[in-house]
Amino acid sequence: MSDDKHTVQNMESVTFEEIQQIADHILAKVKCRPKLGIICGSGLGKLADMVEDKEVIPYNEIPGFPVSTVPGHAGKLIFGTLKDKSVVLMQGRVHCYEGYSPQKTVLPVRTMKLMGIKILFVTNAAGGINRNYSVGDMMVIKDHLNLSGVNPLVGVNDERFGPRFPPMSRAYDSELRKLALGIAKEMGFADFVHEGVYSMMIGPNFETVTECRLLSMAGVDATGMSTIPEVLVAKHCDMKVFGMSLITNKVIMEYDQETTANHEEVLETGEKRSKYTQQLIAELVKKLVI
Ligand SMILES: O=P(O)(O)O[C@@H]1C[C@H](O)[C@@H](CO)O1
Ligand code: HPA
Repeated sequence: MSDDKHTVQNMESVTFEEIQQIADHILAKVKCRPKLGIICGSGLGKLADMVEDKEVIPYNEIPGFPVSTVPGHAGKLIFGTLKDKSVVLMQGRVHCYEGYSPQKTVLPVRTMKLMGIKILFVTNAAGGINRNYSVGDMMVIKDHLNLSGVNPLVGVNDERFGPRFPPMSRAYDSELRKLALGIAKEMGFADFVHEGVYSMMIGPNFETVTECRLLSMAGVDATGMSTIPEVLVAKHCDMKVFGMSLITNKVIMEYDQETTANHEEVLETGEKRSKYTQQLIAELVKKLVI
């Protein structure tokens, strides 16, 4: 009886062996052997322009790899050198709201782990809940609130990835956060780089006014529709994590407000402000000890 339940619950899960196969397939195609992985959120994929000696694999050429379906997510795996460090960059991610199971959504992160990645940078576009944040600001993530209703760690646990009950109280590495905030100061970005709490709802709709007010009361500074599943599995398999949000819009906090959140504004802000995110990430990579 309980076996049947497990089968149903894990129908869309992906085994360690399947992920190993995907990792081996990718490594057979590239020369680069990075220890740092970077996931680029909505409109943040231009970081790829700074990568040298690129080796590019589109997601749809990797058997079993989930393919991005959302504008602003190119869907390419980019290996190369950033500030003299070997990196693999995901130019675009997939989200649970696209219809992928939580386990499939995080397959790229587990694939990175089996390719030898030790440190993961996650970036995203997010709506500003904190009223002191302006559109175009950046936020170093210090913690998260998972309101998505999904967790890729649900199901049979494979100890080869990590333990059944991983702690999540220090998910976002404190040294990397300090380093990033110090770099922001040095670069003259201090006025628009904050440190705060990110939350995720599953989407794809933008939040209601009441939801945003609740997030504000809960101490959330910025909200989005991604990142948390990736961080959960990255920590589960013992990666160091650094997270950064670009505040692409202010969330709607007033019931009678006529303007609404929209993906076009998210991409437009990405277009205008992602250069600062790129510069900060590049400087952080430069100073990173791997
Ligand atoms: O992939 P991220 O989290 O950067 O994308 C955000 C959340 C939605 O996918 C989209 C909404 O505009 O941007
Ligand atoms: N809400 C959720 N996700 C987002 C937002 C938002 O306001 N902006 C960018 N991604």
